[in-house]
Amino acid sequence: MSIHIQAEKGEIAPVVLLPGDPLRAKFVADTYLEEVLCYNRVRGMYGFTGIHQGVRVSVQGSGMGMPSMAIYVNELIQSYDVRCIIRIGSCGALQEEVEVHDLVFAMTASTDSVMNLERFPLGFTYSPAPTYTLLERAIQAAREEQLRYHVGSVLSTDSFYHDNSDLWKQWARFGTLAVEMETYQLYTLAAKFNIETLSILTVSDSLLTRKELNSEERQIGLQNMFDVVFSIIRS
Ligand SMILES: Nc1nc(Cl)c2ncn([C@@H]3O[C@H](CO)[C@@H](O)[C@H]3O)c2n1
Repeated sequence: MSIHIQAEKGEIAPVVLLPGDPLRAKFVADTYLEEVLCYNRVRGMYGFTGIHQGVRVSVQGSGMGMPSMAIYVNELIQSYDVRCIIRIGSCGALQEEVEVHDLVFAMTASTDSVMNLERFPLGFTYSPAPTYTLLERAIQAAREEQLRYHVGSVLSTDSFYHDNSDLWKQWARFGTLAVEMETYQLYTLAAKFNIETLSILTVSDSLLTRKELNSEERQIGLQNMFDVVFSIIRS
């Protein structure tokens, strides 16, 4: 047991898929896993372990934002010996060529969060990166399935609502593909504990066109992301 996860040691697989939404974790478990064990219900942040085509994998909600996600990532790694965490999330497009329904594989992340200031003093900007082999396998899967995907940097922000609604334009000017709220800290913690990681994101909205997926479209639109992540799991 850890403070926020009620699982017994051994109930969580070495590979964990991490959506922000715990109901998406339930959807993934119901749809892709067999012999499913629900190992966590604390605070409604469901966690499940099951078998996908012979491979044991877990899927766990992280909540929205880096503080919440960091609680679960720290406990998954330190209390349950998790060795690979793949974020399966959503993001908002910041570039014209990044369209709703597309996939984004985060090659790095920028942030406006102060969480890393206790690790790296002001002026020391840490640039986190995913595990190259996972990124390579995600790109290969997307190419094989002829999916629209983009590889580049994302912005992990602490705020969904900003007073300055044009703030994102500066990040876009420097090539940031999309905005979300977890990747920067996930990659930092994966590097700290030397585990594998990757963020695979579905574009759910665009800050340029203001187009956004409704909740039903989000569910359907996530299929491509699930296809890619389970292709990685099987490989
Ligand atoms: N700031 C922000 N902005 C936009 Cl346009 C987003 N589109 C999806 N997300 C993700 O979805 C949740 C917010 O709806 C967060 O977990 C975040 O990672 C977004 N987060």
